[in-house]
Amino acid sequence: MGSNDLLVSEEQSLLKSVEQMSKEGDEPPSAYHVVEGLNGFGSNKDSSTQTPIPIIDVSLLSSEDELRKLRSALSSAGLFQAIGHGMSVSYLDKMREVVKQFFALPVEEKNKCARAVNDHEGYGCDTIVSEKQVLDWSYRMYLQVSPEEIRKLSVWPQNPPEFGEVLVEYAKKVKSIVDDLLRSMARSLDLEEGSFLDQFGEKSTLATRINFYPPCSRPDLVLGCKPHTDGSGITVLLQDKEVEGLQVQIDDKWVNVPTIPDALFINIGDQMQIISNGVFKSPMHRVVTNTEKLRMSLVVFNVPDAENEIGPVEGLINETRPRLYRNIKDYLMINYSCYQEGKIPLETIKVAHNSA
Ligand SMILES: O=C(O)CCC(=O)C(=O)O
Ligand SMILES: [Fe+2]
Repeated sequence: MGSNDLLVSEEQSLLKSVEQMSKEGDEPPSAYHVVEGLNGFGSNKDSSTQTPIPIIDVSLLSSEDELRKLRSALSSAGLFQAIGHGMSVSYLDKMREVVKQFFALPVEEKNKCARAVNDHEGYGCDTIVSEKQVLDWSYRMYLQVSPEEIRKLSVWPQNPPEFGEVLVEYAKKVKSIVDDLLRSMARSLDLEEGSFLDQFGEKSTLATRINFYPPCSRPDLVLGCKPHTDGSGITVLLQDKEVEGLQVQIDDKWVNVPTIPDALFINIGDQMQIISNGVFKSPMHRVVTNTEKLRMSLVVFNVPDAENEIGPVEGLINETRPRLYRNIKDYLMINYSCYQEGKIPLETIKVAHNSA
């Protein structure tokens, strides 16, 4: 804990924490002001609530109708709200509650789980990699949950005492939903059931990110989370029960994602876009801030085993749809270095085709 404290104070001397600024009603410093067209990642277009977000009952995916809906949702917007997933509202409420208990602890207590300056895992704000970076108005907890041997237990909360156990159990349930979904996704494209799941592998990882977005005095200038696509295979998001904030880009417009208390919001990540040869889309999304209410979200990323080579499945490569991406390993590493260099990671692994 001693050395973590040192690292925390090093970063905080550069920056007053978002939590502190929010509490004191500070005007966000310019490092938090969004720049149009950041990293080539879209701009601040008007939000629109006109476009409905597809809702899919995942317990019905053995029916052709629901399967068609799934294929259509994932190959257009790349996302949907999942109901019928088997987790009750009271269970989801319990998850939200446990997570909130940790975040409600005093800063000194949370900082016992602080991430090291050059590490992603643990509690804290954005990792600062460049002076030009625009910072997110959030604080969060990032933990690798599975496989068990990759857990960095030194940054796992001891308080509330059940935190770890509850998070692991939740991640397991999410994985079983994702596995079923990956099978259905393959079937929806007339592929062998295991076509996608096999690329994730037995040792696919589950990482969780718990985001807290405190009230912000300038929602017009500051985002809770900058526009990005996920580097995962599949992302499963449990939203705040009341406070909205997530927006997804559909047909070049930002669309609000409503909160549905018993739904999980599921989106395609870049790696699934690669594996599906671009058939399924990894959507751009962001989180807006508000002046009144704190918002939380609990995200589970399911990521193919970094040792597995992943690439477009053969059945989705043909004359009209040539191979879009080359095979790669450890996409998260590529994603991270592109982020530092301001490049779009998917662009860097595209296969060039001569149109001659
Ligand atoms: O908080 C949210 O709703 C989205 C968070 C997110 O996109 C992420 O953590 O990757
Ligand atoms: Fe995301």
